[in-house]
Amino acid sequence: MSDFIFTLDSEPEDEISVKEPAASSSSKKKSKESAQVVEEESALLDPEFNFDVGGGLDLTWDLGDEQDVVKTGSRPEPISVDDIIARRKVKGAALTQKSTKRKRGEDGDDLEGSDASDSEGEEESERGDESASESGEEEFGAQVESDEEGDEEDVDPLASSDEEGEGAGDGMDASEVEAPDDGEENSSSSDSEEETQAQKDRKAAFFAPAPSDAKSSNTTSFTALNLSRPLLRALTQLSFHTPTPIQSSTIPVALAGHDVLGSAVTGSGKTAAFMIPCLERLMYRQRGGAGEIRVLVLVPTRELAVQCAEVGKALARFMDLTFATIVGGLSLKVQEATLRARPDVVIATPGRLIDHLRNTPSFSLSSLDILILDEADRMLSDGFAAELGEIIAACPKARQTMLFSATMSDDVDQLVRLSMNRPVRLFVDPKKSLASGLVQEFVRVRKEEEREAVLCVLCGRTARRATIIFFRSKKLCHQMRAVFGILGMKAAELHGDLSQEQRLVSLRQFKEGKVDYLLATDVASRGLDIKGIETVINYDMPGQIELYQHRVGRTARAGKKGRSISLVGEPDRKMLKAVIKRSEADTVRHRLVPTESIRAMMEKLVDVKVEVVEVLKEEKEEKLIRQGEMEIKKGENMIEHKDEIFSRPKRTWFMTEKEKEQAKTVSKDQYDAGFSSKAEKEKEKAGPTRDKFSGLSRKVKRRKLAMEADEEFGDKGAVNASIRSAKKAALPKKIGEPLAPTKKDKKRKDKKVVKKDKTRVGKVGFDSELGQRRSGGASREGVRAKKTDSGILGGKKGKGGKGKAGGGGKRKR
Ligand SMILES: Nc1ncnc2c1ncn2[C@@H]1O[C@H](COP(=O)(O)OP(=O)(O)OP(=O)(O)O)[C@@H](O)[C@H]1O
Repeated sequence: MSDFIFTLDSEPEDEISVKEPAASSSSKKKSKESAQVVEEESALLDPEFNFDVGGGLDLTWDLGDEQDVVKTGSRPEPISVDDIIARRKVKGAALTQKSTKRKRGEDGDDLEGSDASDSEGEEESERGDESASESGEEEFGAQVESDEEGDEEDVDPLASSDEEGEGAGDGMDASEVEAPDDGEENSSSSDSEEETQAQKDRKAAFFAPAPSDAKSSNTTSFTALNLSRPLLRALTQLSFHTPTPIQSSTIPVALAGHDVLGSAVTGSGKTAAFMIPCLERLMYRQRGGAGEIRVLVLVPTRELAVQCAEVGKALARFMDLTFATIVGGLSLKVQEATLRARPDVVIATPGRLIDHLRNTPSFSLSSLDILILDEADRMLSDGFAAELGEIIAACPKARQTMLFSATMSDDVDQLVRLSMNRPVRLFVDPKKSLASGLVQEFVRVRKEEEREAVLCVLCGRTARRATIIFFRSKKLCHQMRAVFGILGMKAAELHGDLSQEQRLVSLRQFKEGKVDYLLATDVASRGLDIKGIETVINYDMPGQIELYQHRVGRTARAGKKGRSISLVGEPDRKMLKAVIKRSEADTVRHRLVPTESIRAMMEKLVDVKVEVVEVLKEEKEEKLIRQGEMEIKKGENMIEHKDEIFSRPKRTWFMTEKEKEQAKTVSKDQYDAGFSSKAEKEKEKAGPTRDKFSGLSRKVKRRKLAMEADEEFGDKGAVNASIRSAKKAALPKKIGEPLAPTKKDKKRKDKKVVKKDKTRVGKVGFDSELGQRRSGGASREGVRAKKTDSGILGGKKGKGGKGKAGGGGKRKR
């Protein structure tokens, strides 16, 4: 792994060790250089913007009024893994207690004594049991402690190497870290230069140049952006004093009604950048009469929709605007009622929005003024293509469209289907792909079987709180959640197998610090803005660099510091290289995890895994029971409310369950393809899918089939074989000439010949020339031609022959 970075980490393990990345003169120079190469229209945007770090919006992740309407009917009551673990511990404790008693009884203690000793013993054993029952927690706690202590002691070899590392560190930093050297910079810039002139022209025709006011990044206050008082008040309350570069560039352009394609690093305030101009424009909407839906914000995940709505509501707190969050997993009925009241702003995920477009009478998007796609590159991806197409078709053509993402591409092909009207491209420092406050650490995983242990050691020693851990699959995420539970680490999970209520509860628990870890799949990788996240751990490297940017972008937001730790195994090399290429050298570290700690943890995990299997088994059984109960309840409801249920108008679905399942498989495959695809590997292992007869001639194939049949039927096969050979013998012998054709056949043949010749007439000159050139006179073509020619030239039969004879003759010449 020679391409690994050997920047040794010398930060203490037991405190959050994210220090401000040293703003070395080289990095400053680099960022200045990169500022010079930004696109012309965004050249004046200030990439070095400093946030008012104290400010910001504290999201509650509260469903508010919607909480009681969370759909619970379609899924059984959630089961908590923690409850199962706790229950098993109690059970285990009781069993230990019983066996102790039995043992004592067997030992034949006298009653009194035994009583006394029992009670004592009970207390003791209780204590013992307690410690046994909490052994997971305590042990792990102790392990952490000892790890820490060990750390301090162990530090010696490590620290010395760290020290050495540090000693050499600065020098090493420069020499060993694969910093994007000039060559690479050039190559990456030449990548963009590789754009053909035609592509450049296309872009020039598609995008409008940014108006001059969009370029002024030196807007130091929102007041200078001509916003109305209620908005300014809200901004002040949120402690948003200075607009971020993406905000100061977007707001004037969006207020002027232009379409916008915006991009800036994660955590740079893009939500407010599109929300502020929308709200400002809504201030001047026509009042009175029934309201209209004016703004639609489309986002890829439900959590993001809830978050976006919270930002919108916070900014509009002094305005009389109404919002609706339309996402799956929440009550359809309540959403229908909300939509009937025609809210000003709808924030939705595509699937549920389409459901309402189809099934909620009186809901339409015909009055829409502004359409926004947040995380637009994701929304434009194949997974959402069909849904997006249907939504765009339902929106009026004369609308304003705005697209935002930290990983936005300006690929015109992707954008044309949105029928945007000469959008303005506002990219803040496109060369910078990660937040400046982010330190990226990489841990080498030497053997795959160590991965879990490495994670647990890291969480015990280094990342002890406010940590998001990303996994590539829901199953793995859930399994590790159980491991964390057994080890006594407080964790919540967030992935698609949970109900919407569970997902939001997990987020709230994490945000409120009730749990230290949020174990998540990529459903949490985009857009989520949770204050105070200190560490993001990539249990496995994501398949695409964009996904990496979004994942690690959950920390170091709004000018704050943060750290990412990625576990890198052999297959992740390529991704690691790509990440390093895009990073500034002084933000990259190689973290060492002591081998002894990993080994100890691996031993511990052997027992833990046995317990995990039991816990998951119990969970599954409980799930089945609850599912059964729910089905019974459903059946009862059907009987009781049959008339009402069948009188409801039939809903139409954008996708049937089967289609949904298919789409899910497609996106899963696409997602997996990003990783070193498991499916591909399996396919490779399986080898090419060849029929056992493929490549054989028909004759051989028939013979093989016959032999197989013979084998199968034994003697009967031999009889069949003789029948077959008898039949074959009875066939008329081939004499090289076709049998004398019937009258009908002749007519048909003549017609065919005429037809064939007709098609050739036009090509005659060319064909003959080609034929002559190829054959030099007496050609193969001549041989073939003889048959037809005899029909045509010889004028054996058919009137048409005469007419065509000239053509044929011509060809022969
Ligand atoms: N002008 C501002 N001043 C101070 N803080 C701000 C300002 N604008 C936004 N913020 C804060 O910055 C944080 C990040 O904002 P936001 O979630 O909009 O980022 P983003 O660019 O959309 O990130 P992502 O690409 O991850 O979706 C939020 O906590 C928000 O409250």
